[in-house]
Amino acid sequence: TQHSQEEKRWVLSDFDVGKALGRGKFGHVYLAREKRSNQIVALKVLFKNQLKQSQVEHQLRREVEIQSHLRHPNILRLYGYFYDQTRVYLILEHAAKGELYKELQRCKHFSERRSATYIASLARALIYLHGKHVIHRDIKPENLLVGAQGELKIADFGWSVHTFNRRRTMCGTLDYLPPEMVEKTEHDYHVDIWSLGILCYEFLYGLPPFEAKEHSETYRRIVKVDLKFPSKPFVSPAAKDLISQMLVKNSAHRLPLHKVLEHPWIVQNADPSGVYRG
Ligand SMILES: COCCOc1ccc2cc1OCC(=O)N(C)CCCNCc1c[nH]c3ncnc(c13)N2
Repeated sequence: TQHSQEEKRWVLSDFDVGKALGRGKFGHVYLAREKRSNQIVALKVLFKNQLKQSQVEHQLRREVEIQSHLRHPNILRLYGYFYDQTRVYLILEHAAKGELYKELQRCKHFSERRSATYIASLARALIYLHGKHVIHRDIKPENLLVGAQGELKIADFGWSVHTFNRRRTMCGTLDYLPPEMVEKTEHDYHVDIWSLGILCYEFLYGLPPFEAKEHSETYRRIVKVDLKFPSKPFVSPAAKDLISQMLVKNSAHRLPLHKVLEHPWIVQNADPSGVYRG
């Protein structure tokens, strides 16, 4: 009988592998074409021994399991996976315009319309994820990709709180950690509203709000919510109001995601199509 797409056993020879799209902590990502359908995909190759060393195999399996059931225009699709003797391969949707953080570095900071359009897309993706009881998206710019039409795609698979992105967070940037995670108290889906506020600030100013030379100083600024708005570049009071309602220490008092979508700054600036056309 004809197996459905999901049950297909993929092998590397099903693909023509092209140029490298980038290299992450656990492996490289390549452009590839599935030979039978000519479909263009991204192929992320992870080395088994590296996964073993970092004790992340079971987490990867769980995250791939979650990710393969998600369908949302702003979440990078996982079509399937396979493995051989030494590597695990993830078959992913290709985001033709690549990594958002490179674009942010190039532009220094985004316009209010571009920022609001991206924040609205992410709020909708997070509402979808929370609806599926999936939280703690590590939604910093490094994990965001841009599709062919300029639409945002969350690429990182750190869906649950015990993902390796948490380890990455512990040894990566602390800027996105909310107070309850810095203080190691319980945390829930409100962490994503905090991270969305950090991201909104970074889109508009080009830097995260609590950045500091020393980790200890960043921690202090986060738990104190030491939020300051520079005078340059000019950012509208409405944008500052939204950020101030998301970066609230008490997680229960952070603006709920559906209220983010109704905020005047989003309503007046976000492109309804969710695509920033420049
Ligand atoms: C456990 O792993 C879970 C899957 O994580 C990823 C899936 C897809 C990714 C990147 C992923 O993790 C981050 C990573 O490997 N880098 C930062 C290096 C490559 C950067 N991407 C470049 C890129 C450009 N056009 C793309 N279209 C689709 N996916 C891409 C890219 N990258």
